[in-house]
Amino acid sequence: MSKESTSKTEEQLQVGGVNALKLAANYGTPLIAYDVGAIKQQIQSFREAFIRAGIKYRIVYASKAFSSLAMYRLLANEGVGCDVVSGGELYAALRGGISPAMIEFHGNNKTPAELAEAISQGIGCIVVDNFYEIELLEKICEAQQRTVKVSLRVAPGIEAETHQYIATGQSNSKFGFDLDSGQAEQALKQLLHSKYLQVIGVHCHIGSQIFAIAGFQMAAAKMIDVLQRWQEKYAFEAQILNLGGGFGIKYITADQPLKPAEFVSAIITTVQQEAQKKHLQLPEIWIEPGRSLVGEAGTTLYTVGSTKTVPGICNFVAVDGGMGDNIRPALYGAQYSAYLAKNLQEKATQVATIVGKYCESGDVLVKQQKLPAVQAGDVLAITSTGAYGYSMASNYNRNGRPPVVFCESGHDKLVLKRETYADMLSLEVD
Ligand SMILES: Cc1ncc(COP(=O)(O)O)c(C=O)c1O
Ligand SMILES: N[C@@H](CCCC[NH3+])C(=O)O
Repeated sequence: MSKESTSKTEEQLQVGGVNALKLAANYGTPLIAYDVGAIKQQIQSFREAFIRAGIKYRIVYASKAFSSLAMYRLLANEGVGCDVVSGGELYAALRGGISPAMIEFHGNNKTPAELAEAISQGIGCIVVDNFYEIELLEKICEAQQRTVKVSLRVAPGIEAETHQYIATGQSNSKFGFDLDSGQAEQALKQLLHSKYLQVIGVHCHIGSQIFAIAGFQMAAAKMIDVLQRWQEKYAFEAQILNLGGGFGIKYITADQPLKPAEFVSAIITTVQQEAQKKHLQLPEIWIEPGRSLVGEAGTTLYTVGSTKTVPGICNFVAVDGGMGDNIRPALYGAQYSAYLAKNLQEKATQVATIVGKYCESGDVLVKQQKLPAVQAGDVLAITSTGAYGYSMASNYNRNGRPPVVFCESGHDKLVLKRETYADMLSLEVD
């Protein structure tokens, strides 16, 4: 359990200083509660690492981890930018008050309409992913008679130690221009000749939920090397080196991730040393954390319903949510920890598998965890659900998506309403 986002000092679970039982009673369950102070603390800790190193930087939050108007407003107030990967995220980010100049647009198949909208809104940077997109951008800019800043997404040929579905740095990734085969260089040449596309830098992102620092350092060293070569060969002076996100967080006790500042400090050291060796003027360093800003800050509260014991085999505890609000266990075999909100000190008396209410046997939130005796009506909390939970939620089985509350200094505020039956029918054509 994250110390920052939930408090264990009290007997009953607190989120951002608000009692979890009170939240469950006021808003119903399932409910996702964020500790806003914990998000701000993570941002600050990234910031301090850069400030200590004395280099120019930008923190760009990866919206896909959790996006809501309240979240974008928080980022805007903190002076943090964001990356978007769809027209929908772009629309929400702008509505949430993020200045267009602070937005980056990612994706391996951005549509012409999405790109046209981004350009007309004066987006800060488009991270160009493939040759088709270069052509599209040229046409759109010509039609709008505007120029746009772009950076070049490179697949640096690095296999990150993570689940294969969320590794993105290897040469056979669907994202970005492969570095080792020379495709990235070919793309750069094209961009340098463009009338409308102003290439401001390069980008790489090797994957997500990564604990090992070595992959980040290898990627950083490779990027510095390529910048130095491209500077010599093409007089290309990158203003920005974007090293992506991917910093792993703690879901279960066995997870021992570095702190954000430790990740960033180690990467910065590599970047500085490599740049010095190669006599390269260090560009501004951008990072794109998603999970590490919001993951541990989020806790999902559920109410226990049925329980089932198969003698000698297993104990099931069923809750009122499941794979609709958290697809990660089913999709990646992701592990989480559950707590009995009314008494964190109560002794475990059983090993239970916490399942959801969806019509799928794979709808398992936590497998085989020690748990106190629970009964119908108890509130169970699953921690570290702040990233890729709500943002990947569905209304499968016509269960509505849960509401989201922001909690800070003992106060709670509803930021996303529960999806109602009527909401779920709102797109139907009768
Ligand atoms: C391009 C890009 N940047 C940033 C992120 C954020 O990653 P994370 O949430 O692991 O920090 C992702 C997601 O993996 C991504 O694809
Ligand atoms: N959705 C993934 C991470 C996002 C990957 C985006 N490139 C997860 O829950 O871990």
